[in-house]
Formats: sequence, structure tokens, C-alpha cells
Amino acid sequence: MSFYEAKDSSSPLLPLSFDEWEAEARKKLGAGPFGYVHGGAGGGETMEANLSGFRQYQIRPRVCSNVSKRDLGIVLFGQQASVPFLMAPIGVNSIVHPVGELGAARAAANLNVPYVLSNVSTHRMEEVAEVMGHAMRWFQLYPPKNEELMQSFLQRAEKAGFTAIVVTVDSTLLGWRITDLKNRYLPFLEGHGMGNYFSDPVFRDMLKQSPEDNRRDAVLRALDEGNNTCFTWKTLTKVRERTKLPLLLKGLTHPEDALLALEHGADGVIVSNHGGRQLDGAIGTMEALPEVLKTVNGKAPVLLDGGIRRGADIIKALALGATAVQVGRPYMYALAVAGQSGVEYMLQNLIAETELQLAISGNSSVKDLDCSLLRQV
Ligand SMILES: Cc1cc2nc3c(=O)[nH]c(=O)nc-3n(C[C@H](O)[C@H](O)[C@H](O)COP(=O)(O)O)c2cc1C
Ligand SMILES: CCCCCCC(=O)C(=O)O
Repeated sequence: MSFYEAKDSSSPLLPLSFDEWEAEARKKLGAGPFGYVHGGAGGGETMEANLSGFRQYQIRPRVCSNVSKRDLGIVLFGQQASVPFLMAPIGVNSIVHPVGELGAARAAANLNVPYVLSNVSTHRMEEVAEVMGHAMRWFQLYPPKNEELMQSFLQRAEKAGFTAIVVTVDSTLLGWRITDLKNRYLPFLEGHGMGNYFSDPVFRDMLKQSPEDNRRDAVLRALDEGNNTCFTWKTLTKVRERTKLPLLLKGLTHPEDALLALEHGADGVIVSNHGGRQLDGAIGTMEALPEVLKTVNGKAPVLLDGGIRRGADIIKALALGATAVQVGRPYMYALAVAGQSGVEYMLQNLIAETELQLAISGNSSVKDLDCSLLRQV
């Protein structure tokens, strides 16, 4: 949608800025669900570092460079994506809207935005795949302790048409989330986020009683599998051996970890601190990105998430050298406010804004962006 179309549109007035989406979602949701999405770990230092990381760069626009044709497309593991951002894996979408991941995934598919489905989605991966048709989708894995269960998740994802696996490694234990502790709120215990586990035959065989008979024990068992504190580089090799799909490691910020990830079979890395929800005091992702890029040295795609709120953020991360970025909370707030159509509206505007930013910073293609466009403040 262009600026002019947006201006003339008769569609109902939905928020345009991230702050408005957040404010509307706050009004709509109860304290528990809103706090869960909004919150960061500890004092929120890392969440703030993700935002301030973008303010450390200013764009130095180029002029007179013919931007009449514009291209936001990128290629990821041989697949063409029409935009340089993905929807980040976010579990338990049904805490903000009953349509849950089905609404978010349909919106992604309708707008050709690549979608990463969380391991702890409320809806099963097969249901989500079905509503997406042939649209680009990746599956995020919290590698379980049980290797048969790991194998089962990977096989199901392959069969359901997911084309890459994102292994999240920064959350073997949940961070110190004060809001959730105060609210005594954990979505999994309120009936959300267990679609993939409860539908898995291997997981069901591991239980003494079925989830239908004893939900609480089944939830605790699933969380225990996901809280894989024994995970090491050697375990990553085991994931590698169990799938032919491209593998990305999500949740690292240290350049040496990026190198180790590639040495142990990853095909790409995602610089992420889980949106500041895990280790409080950890480095912001835009601050971490340059060193990771230097170490990876073009050998593999490097993605980034954390704090992407508008087109300028996307342009800055790509100019610094990220292959693509992921967007998290913005789509959860849009889902909370207006379900699938909220997510579509938010995504449409993010695409339009990014294309506009690309053009008026003097560029025709995101492939041409480089760090000469930026000045560090
Ligand atoms: C409510 C919520 C749930 C999340 N669930 C997952 C998840 O299941 N798997 C995962 O890898 N990351 C998860 N994340 C982290 C996101 O993938 C992403 O790293 C983060 O949201 C990016 O930061 P942003 O929200 O500032 O865009 C979650 C984040 C939020 C806010
Ligand atoms: C082993 C399950 C951990 C689920 C964490 C959900 C999440 O990523 C988040 O809340 O953040």
C-alpha cells in the first residue's frame, strides 16, 4: 500500500505506529497476557539496549539516484522472499487472540512475509502449514532432551513443508521475568502453547497419563523437555544429523558462538537475545551484530532480531550487513488488537514504510545497502 492509497483508504482506523499498537493491546488484554508479551527480563536493560542500538546509527541518505524501481526482495537458502524480514517465532499466540498462530500465519501467507512458527505454538504445526498453502515457513525448535522427540518434531516439520529449522539456544531456562512472577502468569499452565507437544505420538508415549486426563503434568513434562540445560555443541551436531533442511542457530550474540555454530553444522545464525526476555544486562543485538558479521565473514547468512519497530530499523540492520531481520512484538500487538486483519494491516504498513525508506535514502534494492549509508552517533 502506498502512502496515497493509505490516505484514501476507507478501511477502519487501526494503529499506524508501534506505540499505538502497544497502547491498544494494553487496553484490550488482561494484565497477565499483556505483561507476558510486553515484559523483559530483570530490569529491562537488554530490552532497552535493543531499542537504543538503532538510535546509535543515523542514515546518511543519498540523492539523485533514480529510485523509480524498488526491490525489497532477498534470497534465503535458495528461496526468494519478497521482503527482507520474517515474522519471529513467538509461542502461545492464543493468549492475545483466539485465532492464535492460524491468524498470524494466514496474514504472513497473504502478504508473502516469511513466517517462523514457534515450537510452543498453541496450534499444531500441521494446522498452521495447512492455512499457509505454499507460503514460505520455517519451524523453530526448542531442542528437547529426548532425541526421539526431537526427531519426531523435525520429521513432522519437514513433512508439513517447513523449509528451514531455527534452533533457539538462549532459553534453556526462562529468564527472570518480574511482571510474570508478580502476575503469577505462565501461559502454558493456562491452556496455551502446547499444540505441537500434545499432538506428538512420541511425547504422548512419554506420559503416564494423557494430556486430556492430566493437563498440568503433561505441561510440566513438556517444559522440562524444552528446558534442555544439557544442550551443547555436540547436541547441535545431533540436530544437524537429523534433518536435511537448512539449520539456523537463534539466540547468540557472541562472535565466537557464531563461529562454533557454523563449525557444528548450522547454515546460518540469528543474532538475538530473545527480545530482552532472557539474560538481563546482555548486549543489545545491533551492538553485537558488527562483530558477529566480521567473524562470520560472509560464510553464512546472519539475521538479527530485537527492537525492530519501523522501516528505518530494517534499513539500518541491513545496511550494517544483516541478511534479514525478524519482527516480534509488533505482530503480537496487532494480533491482539484486530486478529488476522490487524497483523495484515501492520505488515502492509511495515512493507510500505520500508520501501519508502529505501527509496528516500537513495536506494533501489535492499541488496545494494551497505554501511556507507550509516553514521554511528
Ligand atoms: C511473547 C513472546 C514469546 C516468544 N516466544 C518465542 C518462542 O517460542 N521461540 C523463540 O525462539 N523465540 C520466542 N520469542 C522471541 C522472539 O522470537 C524474538 O526473538 C523477539 O520477540 C524479538 O524482539 P522484539 O519482540 O523486540 O521484536 C518470543 C518473544 C515474545 C515477545
Ligand atoms: C521450553 C519452553 C520455553 C518457552 C518459552 C516461550 C518463550 O520463548 C518466551 O516466552 O519468550
